[in-house]
Amino acid sequence: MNARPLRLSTTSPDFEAELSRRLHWSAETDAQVEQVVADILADVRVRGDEAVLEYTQKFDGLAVASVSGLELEQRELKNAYHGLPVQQREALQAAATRVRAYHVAQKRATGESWSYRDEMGTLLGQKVTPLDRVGIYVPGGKAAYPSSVLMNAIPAQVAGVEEIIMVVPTPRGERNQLVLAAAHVSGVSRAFTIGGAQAVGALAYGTKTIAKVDKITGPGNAYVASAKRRVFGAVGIDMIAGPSEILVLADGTTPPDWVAMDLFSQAEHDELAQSILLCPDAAYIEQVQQAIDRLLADMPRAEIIARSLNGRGALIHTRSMQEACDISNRIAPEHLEIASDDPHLWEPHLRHAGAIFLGRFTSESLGDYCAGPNHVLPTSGTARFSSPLGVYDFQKRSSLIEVSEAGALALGQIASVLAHGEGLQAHARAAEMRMKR
Ligand SMILES: NC(=O)c1ccc[n+]([C@@H]2O[C@H](COP(=O)([O-])OP(=O)(O)OC[C@H]3O[C@@H](n4cnc5c(N)ncnc54)[C@H](O)[C@@H]3O)[C@@H](O)[C@H]2O)c1
Ligand SMILES: N[C@H](CO)Cc1c[nH]c[nH+]1
Ligand SMILES: [Zn+2]
Repeated sequence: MNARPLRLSTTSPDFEAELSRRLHWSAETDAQVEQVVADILADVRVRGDEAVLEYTQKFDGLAVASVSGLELEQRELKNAYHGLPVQQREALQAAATRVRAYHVAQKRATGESWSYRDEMGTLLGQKVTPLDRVGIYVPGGKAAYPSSVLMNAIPAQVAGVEEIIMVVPTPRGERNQLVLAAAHVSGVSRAFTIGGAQAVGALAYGTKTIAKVDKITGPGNAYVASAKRRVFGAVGIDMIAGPSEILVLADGTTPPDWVAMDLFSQAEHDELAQSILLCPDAAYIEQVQQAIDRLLADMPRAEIIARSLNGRGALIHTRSMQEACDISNRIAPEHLEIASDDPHLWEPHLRHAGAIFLGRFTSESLGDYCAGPNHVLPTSGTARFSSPLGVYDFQKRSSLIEVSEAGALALGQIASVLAHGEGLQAHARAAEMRMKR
C-alpha cells in the first residue's frame, strides 16, 4: 500500500486552485446524511425512549427492553476503573490530573465574575454561572475515545456543572473499560450507551429516561455533526467538529521520521482526516516522503492512513518559512506543529490554529492525551473565529448593573434623550421618574 500525499509548490501558477481543492470537504453537508438525521431527530422528539431503543438496535446492534437498560450504573464505572491494569489506571489518572490542572488555570484566568464602580458609584460587572446540565458526546463507532471523556467532562466539572450526562455508542454492546473508567475519574453523573443522531436528539429534547440538557458538547461523525447543527437553538452546542487535521511547519531540523509519524497520527483517525506539511526545503520534503514509504507498512491502520494521505494529504514546498506561516494562517488548521529548532521565531507569525505545538519534542499526540489543553478543537478553517473546548463553554455570563442615585440622574438624562429619539415613551419615563427624587 502506497501513501503519496499531493506534492505542491507555491511557485506553481496552479497552486492556489490545487490547494483549495485539497482543503475542500463536503461530507458534512451530504444530503443523504441530512435527511436521515432529520428523520431520526423528528422521531426521537415524538416517540422518545421508544425511538432511541429502535435506532440503537438498528445502528449499533444493541437490543434491550428499555432505555434504563442502556444506562451505565455508577458502580459499573467505578468497577471499570478498579479493574483496569495498573499501568492503564495510572496513565488515566495522570492524564486526568494534568487536564484538570490546565482547566483550573483556565477558569482562574478567564472564567471568574468581575465588577467595578464608576465615578458615580454605579456598579457594573459580569456574573459567571455554570450551566445546570450538559450532555457530552463521546464517539464510539469505529474506535473508543477515553481521552475524549476527560476532555469533555473535566472542563464541565471544573466550571461547576451539576449534572454531566455522557452518551457513548457501544457497537454490539461492547463496553470499553477505559471509557467507563474515564467517566468515573472525571465526574460524569449519568452515562448511556447510545450514539449518533438518536443520542443527540435524546439529550436535546429529553425523553422519559434521559433529561433534556442545556448544551451538548463533543466530537462525532457526520451524523453527530449534522444532528448537533439541527438541535442548536433547542440547546447550545460547542462547535461542529469535522475530521481531524494536522499541519506541520518544518524548517528541516526535526528528524523526518518524527514528522512522518505526526502526519500519520491524525491520518489514522479517519479516511477524511487531513495531514499537511509546509516546508521551504525540497530535499527534506523528499526525506519525509521516504519516511512515509518506510514506516507505513508497519502501521496497523495503514489502510486508513494511506486513504487519508492519498485523498487529502499534501506536502507543500514553499519559498520560505515566512510564506509557510502565511499559508498556514489561511488554512487555520486544527493542530499546528512548528517543527523547528527555533519555534518562538515563527510563533508570533501564526494567528489561526486550534492548538499550536512548539518545537521538535512537542508531538501533537501528547496534546491528544495528556499535555493538559483540550483536544476538542475547531476544524475545517473555523479556527479563524472559534476556540478550543474549554471551561468557558460550560459557563454563561450575566451582566450586573446597580445604579446609584447620582448615576440615575446622569444616565437618566442620556437614556431619556435616546428613548424619545426611538419613540419609546415608557422607556423615557422609567428613566425620568428616577431623576426627580
Ligand atoms: N475532534 C475530536 O476531538 C475528536 C476526538 C475523537 C474522535 N473524533 C472523530 O469523531 C469521529 C467518530 O466517528 P465514529 O463513527 O467512530 O463514532 P460516532 O460515535 O461519532 O458515530 C457512531 C454512530 O453513528 C451513527 N451511524 C453510523 N452509521 C449510520 C447510518 N448509516 N445512519 C445513521 N446513523 C449512523 C450510529 O448511531 C452510531 O452509533 C471520527 O471522525 C473521529 O476522527 C474527533
Ligand atoms: N486528535 C483528536 C482530535 O482531533 C483527538 C484524539 C483522541 N484520541 C486520539 N486523538
Ligand atoms: Zn488524535
